[in-house]
Amino acid sequence: DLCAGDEWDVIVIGSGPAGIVAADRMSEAGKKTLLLEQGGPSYYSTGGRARPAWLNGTELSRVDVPGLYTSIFSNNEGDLMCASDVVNAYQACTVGGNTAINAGLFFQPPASDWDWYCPEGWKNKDMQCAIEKVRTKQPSTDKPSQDGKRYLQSGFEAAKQWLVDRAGYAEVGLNDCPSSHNKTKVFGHPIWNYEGGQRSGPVKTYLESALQRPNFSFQTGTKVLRVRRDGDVAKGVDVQINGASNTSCISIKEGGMVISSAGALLSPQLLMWSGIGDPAILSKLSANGHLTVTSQEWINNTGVGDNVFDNPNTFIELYSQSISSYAYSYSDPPPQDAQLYLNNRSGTYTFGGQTSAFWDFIPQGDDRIGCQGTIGSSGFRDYTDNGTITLNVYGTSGLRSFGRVNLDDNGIALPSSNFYSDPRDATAIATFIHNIFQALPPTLTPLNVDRNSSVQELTTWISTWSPYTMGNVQHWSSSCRFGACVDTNTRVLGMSNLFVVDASIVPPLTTNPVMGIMIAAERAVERILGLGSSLS
Ligand SMILES: Cc1cc2nc3c(=O)[nH]c(=O)nc-3n(C[C@H](O)[C@H](O)[C@H](O)COP(=O)(O)OP(=O)(O)OC[C@H]3O[C@@H](n4cnc5c(N)ncnc54)[C@H](O)[C@@H]3O)c2cc1C
Repeated sequence: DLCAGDEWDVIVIGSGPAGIVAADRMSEAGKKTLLLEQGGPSYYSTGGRARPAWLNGTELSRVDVPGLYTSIFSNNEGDLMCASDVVNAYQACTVGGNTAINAGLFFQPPASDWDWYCPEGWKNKDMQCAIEKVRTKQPSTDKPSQDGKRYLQSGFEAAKQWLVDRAGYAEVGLNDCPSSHNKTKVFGHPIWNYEGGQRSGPVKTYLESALQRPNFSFQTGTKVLRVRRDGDVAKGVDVQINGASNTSCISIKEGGMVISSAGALLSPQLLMWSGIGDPAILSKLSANGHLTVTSQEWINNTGVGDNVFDNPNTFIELYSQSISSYAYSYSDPPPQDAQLYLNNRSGTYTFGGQTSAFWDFIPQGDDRIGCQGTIGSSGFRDYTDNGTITLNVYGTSGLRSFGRVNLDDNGIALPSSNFYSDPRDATAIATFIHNIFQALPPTLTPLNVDRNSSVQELTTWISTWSPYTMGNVQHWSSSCRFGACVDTNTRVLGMSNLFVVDASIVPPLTTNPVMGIMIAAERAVERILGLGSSLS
């Protein structure tokens, strides 16, 4: 029953953005650090070779080319997505986690996200160092094309005329000061964590620096089944390597630690499989034969998996004669666009298709609800004629409808989102849409909803399921919250040396989550290192 092999100071589970940041900083601090990832390669630099033929002969995999973002929804060449026996949601299981397949949108959360929704030690003033570290280490750009031109701007111009000229939004650099601190009525070009016309992100920055260090090791194809523990002390992890049926164990040193960075769905699952969670769920898991620890050894932590959040999404299809739509192709891009990309890292394939983004807050009593709009380059479903673009409207910070990370009979995470279970959420988002519709120019026509709809009609529309409404965007977060599941050092309640550092600990953010998750991971490492030797 003993764990064999190397003894580590820190084992980090999961190479998503949070796990990579945590592992890099832990190794930088001199800790002997092991990063484990269940998936395989993604970017070309990690060994990823899946790609369409037009990339043959280059040092690019499909992951490196930003314009191939939308093709992930129709084509899983390279097995980047998690299999259905891993998680019941659309998530990536590969080096980089979801940052290897996402759109790369990289927006700094406003100061209010920390000040309003985070505990002491995590307020905006406390986050400044962490923010600066991420901004310094992770490049980003609002002008991804290497020829310095902006592409697909007809949709941007139409949106600007609408939102800036008519609705009173300020056109800003969205991560500049002060718009990085306050996302009230701001509009601008999207910002992505791309570099040199290619996808960047933590795999290209933090992971690269970690890999330079002799005290860091990275192992892919290694799935952690459970954290091994003796009471409240984590001792190591049980792993399954490359799908083999036998398991082995990797141990940590006395005084070492385990950090779960498996993401907002899989960190709760992993904790539950380790006998930490709501006793009702653990009983079911045990009855189905998935628990190796007896009920006497369970740790009662009802915050595990509770109050998970995803942004409710609404697609509004908009048409204008002045707009040229653009749909991306995986295997067959227009030849001139492929050439522009291959020869100059320029043109439409240097970005994921978003042409603008904007935010506002809708007041509700003492609180306020963040709302985001992101405009893409083409129509969707029944509305794909030229001239059509899609506006994604998300509800963000301050929303009050949460779900739960449940486990199915196989013990696999099955999240519920419970959109609009608090009716104020739907009212806020409908008000946001109503406000901007008041300023719609006659030249821009919503196709799937009446521009003259009342707030009540919009509320009903967004909260009735259709292919355009009640959508998940897979920005899962908030499933292991401060105070309920972890303490303010991100340590699992009831454990001495087990931490959760990923989207699970982050509250619903005003912005797309990755930049906020990386900032939170930086802050978490500062807090964990601050604990010194008081771990065990
Ligand atoms: C289609 C899509 C588009 C998105 N677009 C954007 C965007 O443009 N901008 C943005 O900010 N956000 C976007 N997101 C969301 C964002 O990518 C995620 O919120 C973020 O990556 C979560 O980070 P994380 O570190 O919590 O974990 P994840 O990125 O989920 O990574 C977790 C990693 O842990 C591994 N893992 C899990 N369990 C185990 C285990 N037991 N053993 C070993 N390894 C394990 C997984 O395989 C995975 O690689 C998008 C998400 C999706 C799905």
